[in-house]
Amino acid sequence: MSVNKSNIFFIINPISGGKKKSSLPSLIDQYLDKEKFAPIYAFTEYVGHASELAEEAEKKNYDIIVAVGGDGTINEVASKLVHSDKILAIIPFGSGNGLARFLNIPLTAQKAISLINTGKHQVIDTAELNGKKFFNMAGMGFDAHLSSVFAGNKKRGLKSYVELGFKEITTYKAQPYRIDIDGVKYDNDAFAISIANSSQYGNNVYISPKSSLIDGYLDVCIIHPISLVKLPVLAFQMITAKTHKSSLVKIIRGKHIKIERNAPDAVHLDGEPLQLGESLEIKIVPASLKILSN
Ligand SMILES: Nc1ncnc2c1ncn2[C@@H]1O[C@H](COP(=O)(O)OP(=O)(O)OP(=O)(O)O)[C@@H](O)[C@H]1O
Repeated sequence: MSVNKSNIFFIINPISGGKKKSSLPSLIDQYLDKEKFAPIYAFTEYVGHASELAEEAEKKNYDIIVAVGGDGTINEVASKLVHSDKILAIIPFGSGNGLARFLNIPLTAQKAISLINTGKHQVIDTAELNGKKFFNMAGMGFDAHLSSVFAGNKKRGLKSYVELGFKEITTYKAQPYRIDIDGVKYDNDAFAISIANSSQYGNNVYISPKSSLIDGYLDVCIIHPISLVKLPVLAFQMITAKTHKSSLVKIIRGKHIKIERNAPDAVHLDGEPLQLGESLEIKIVPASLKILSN
């Protein structure tokens, strides 16, 4: 490793977003400022590998660790960098790229690499659900169900995600939840509950338009049970970033959230599905991750 230059480690998910990345090291070679940076690359080979690579890299002499992929890859890498002095950078290559879009990181690899050259970064809040970290969005109900079904789907990418969404939405039933947000109780049937750190799921689909990564709060977005005919209205409100004014969604800000469900079920953390029990506990971890942003 170089002593004069910043050491930078690229962790590349070769399957995220359904896009090939074999030429990425040569693109990085071309656009990264080699006067400032000494790059090293690794391609992930399985689920969880990005997390292992990041854990090793965190202990070494790297200044910046780059997640190349979508929100799932970022989650694996960032989980090992919370409260670290290392800076996380992102080259967005996911299906949705929620966190990268929120941070205004360019979606073209060449421009995202050029942003790394500037070294501009900030310290953002992170969050935990039953002790597992998330950075952009966690959720339960329909969005967790969809992530769970999508994970078993052979095809990646936005098109297959949307196709699957249309198929699943016709049969999904709202669930009852008992919710406690900073000591205030709410009993609600919900189609889905999203816990927002940033404002969007990805693809500029906004569930919580007013969310901030630096306010020390999460936004609990309760999507009320909804009829199929009202779904286009909700979809329009999400695309136009108006859900905070919607009668179809209730958004409550909080730091410590407890949710009880009737049975174990799926949740998602940054779009990656996971089966958990009835009781969920979610906390904000303020100002805990250094991240490169625009
Ligand atoms: N070599 C690999 N083979 C199979 N899966 C992998 C490999 N490397 C990483 N993964 C897994 O790929 C999954 C998807 O990654 P990621 O979320 O970054 O992309 P995406 O789902 O296309 O994008 P987004 O989350 O933005 O919608 C992650 O769960 C990650 O652990």
